[in-house]
Amino acid sequence: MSVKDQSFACGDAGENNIQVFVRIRPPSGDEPGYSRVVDVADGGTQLILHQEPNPRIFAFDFVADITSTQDAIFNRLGRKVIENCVAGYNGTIFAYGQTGSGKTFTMLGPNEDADNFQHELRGVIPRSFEYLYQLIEREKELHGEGKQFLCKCSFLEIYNEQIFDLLEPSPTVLHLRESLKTGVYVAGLSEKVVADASEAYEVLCSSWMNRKVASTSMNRESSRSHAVFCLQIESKEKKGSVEHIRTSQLNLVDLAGSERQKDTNATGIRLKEAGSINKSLSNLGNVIMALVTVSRDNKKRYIPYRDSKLTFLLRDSLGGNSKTSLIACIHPGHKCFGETLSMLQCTCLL
Ligand SMILES: Nc1ncnc2c1ncn2[C@@H]1O[C@H](COP(=O)(O)OP(=O)(O)OP(=O)(O)O)[C@@H](O)[C@H]1O
Repeated sequence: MSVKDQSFACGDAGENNIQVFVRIRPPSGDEPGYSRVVDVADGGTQLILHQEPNPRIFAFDFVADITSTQDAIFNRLGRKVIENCVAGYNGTIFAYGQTGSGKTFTMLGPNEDADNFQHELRGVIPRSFEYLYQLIEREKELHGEGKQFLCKCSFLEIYNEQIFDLLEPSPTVLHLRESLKTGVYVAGLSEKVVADASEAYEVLCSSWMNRKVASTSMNRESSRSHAVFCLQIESKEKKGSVEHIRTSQLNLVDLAGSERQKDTNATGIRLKEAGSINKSLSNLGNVIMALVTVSRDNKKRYIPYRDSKLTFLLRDSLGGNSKTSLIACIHPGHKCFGETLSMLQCTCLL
């Protein structure tokens, strides 16, 4: 993405390994006095935020307006990441935004029902599964018995900087470990082998329900945690007598809502949640910004992965040959102006 002459430009890591998108959700239709404060310009690469005396203009890799379809969003956000994963490199897709801005709609779809898998409104995650297994089938057809794939998934949430298993839910806090062989991993996290896209989707849906149940029983809002679904893709290819094994990881992340503390009047446990979310989101921003700088300037730089559980967990999936897509979801209405401005400013630091 080229940096243009307006106030802010976002995204891009030179070779497009990090891409930043914005999606404007439609208003809900029952919002009294609704007035729209954002517009898309320049063929979808600029977002205009209307304010007095002058509008502010932000540039992104792509801005999807309210009429954008789920299919179009996946094509922009997901295709390259999935193709890269099948080629043996890691990939991560994040959805970011305030509560109700459309993160879950974008990632999962309008509901977390397993029947949604074939629904035209299904989101980035089911579409990623479909495309991934489609590419795997294509590879298998090309190489016959000579190439085999094994996919395993895990699903966890990070709440107040504590990691919980969502596949086999329990109140036990899990810990991050590091090994020379496998890099960063979560000790004791369960995994399931998933043979095809619909199986992966079924696992996701049942675990998503676990997330809701766990949040109710432990008095925490599910939207106040980061949900990280990981698919590990292992391919074995025989070339003569030598077997080549490649492993890559696809991370699909529904980030916790980014509410500004002063807008929520939060106290007690909710204030602690908000502080923890803000810290980890700002750390994610710092990591991505550092990676963009490294890639652009081709210089070594300290990357603060260890400053939060989320970035340390994803350390081996961000940077290098990995592909990362981040989609910032926003509401178009004037009531969300403050939140939208703060989101755009944060995202534009990336
Ligand atoms: N692009 C869209 N088109 C149609 N409806 C949408 C869209 N985006 C969001 N919605 C609807 O808006 C509501 C809130 O969206 P959603 O639950 O995805 O927000 P969220 O950001 O995930 O919120 P939370 O942080 O609370 O989980 C839902 O009813 C969803 O179906």
